[in-house]
Amino acid sequence: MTALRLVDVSARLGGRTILHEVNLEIPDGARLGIVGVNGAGKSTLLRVLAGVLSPHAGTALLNGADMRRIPARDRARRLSFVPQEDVGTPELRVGEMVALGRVPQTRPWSRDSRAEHDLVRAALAAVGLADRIDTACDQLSGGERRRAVLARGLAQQCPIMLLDEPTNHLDVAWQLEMLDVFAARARTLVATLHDLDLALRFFDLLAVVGFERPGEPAGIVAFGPPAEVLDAARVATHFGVGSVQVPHPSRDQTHLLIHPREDTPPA
Ligand SMILES: Nc1ncnc2c1ncn2[C@@H]1O[C@H](COP(=O)(O)OP(=O)(O)OP(=O)(O)O)[C@@H](O)[C@H]1O
Repeated sequence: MTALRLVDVSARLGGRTILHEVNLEIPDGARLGIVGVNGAGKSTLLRVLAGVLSPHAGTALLNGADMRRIPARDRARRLSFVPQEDVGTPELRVGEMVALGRVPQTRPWSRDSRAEHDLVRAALAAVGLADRIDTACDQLSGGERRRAVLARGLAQQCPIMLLDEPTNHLDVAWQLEMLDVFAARARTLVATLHDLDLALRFFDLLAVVGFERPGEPAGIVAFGPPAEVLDAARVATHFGVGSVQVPHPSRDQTHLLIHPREDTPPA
C-alpha cells in the first residue's frame, strides 16, 4: 500500500517550473527524508505531497486517490503538514494554537471537552511545553515556538505527517527528541532536513532533490536507503562537499563526516 505517490508531477511557482516530471512512491509506514541544497525544491515537493500546492502537470495521490478529489477536511484527517516558517499564531495562547490542530478531527461542540484538553496537553508534554499552555505564542523563544507548532501537528493525530525542516531552531537534544517523537506517532513520516548526518541515521529512505543539469528544473536525483543515497560521489555532486561514512566507535550506527571538497580525508 502506498501512502503518497506522485506521477509525472511538475510544479510551477511565479511562472517558473520548479519541479519537472517527478515520480515518487512513499510506502505506507516509511520514514522518508528529503534532502537537497537551498532552493532545490524540497519545500515545493513537500507542499505538493501535502496537497497545499496543486501540480501544474501530473497527479498527486493520497492512499491511492487523486488528491484533488479528496475534500480538505478529509485530507487533514489523514495527513498533517508543518511548514518551514510557520511561527504559530502570535495573538493566541500556546494551548489555543495547538488546539487548532484538532479542528479537522472534531466537531465544534466537542472542542471544549475534557478529552480534547487532555490531548492538547499531551501534545505539549511531548514537546516539553506542558507548563507553557497559557503562555502567549509571541512570548516563546524561537525554538520553543517551533516545538509548539510541531505540537499542533502532533495533536492533529494523522497517520501521515509531513514536516518541513522540523529541526530548525532546535538545540541538539531537541532535534533528536522531536524526530523520535514524530517517528513514534506517525505511521508514515516525511521530513526535509539539511543535516545529512542526521538524515543518514534517522530515515529508512532518502530522496535527494536536485538538478541533473544546471539551469533545468529540479527533480529527484536519487532515492533509496540512506547509506546508498549519501555515497561520497553523490554528496560531492549534489552538495558540493566531500564526505565519508564512518562507524560510531561504540554504537551500532554510521555517521557522515563532511569536509571541504578539495580536502582528501586521511587514509
Ligand atoms: N512563491 C514563489 N514564487 C516564485 N518562486 C518561488 C516561490 N517560492 C519559492 N520559489 C523558488 O522555488 C525554488 C524552490 O524553492 P523551495 O523553497 O522549494 O526550495 P528548498 O529546497 O525548500 O530550499 P531551502 O533549503 O532554501 O528551504 C527556489 O528557486 C525559490 O526561489
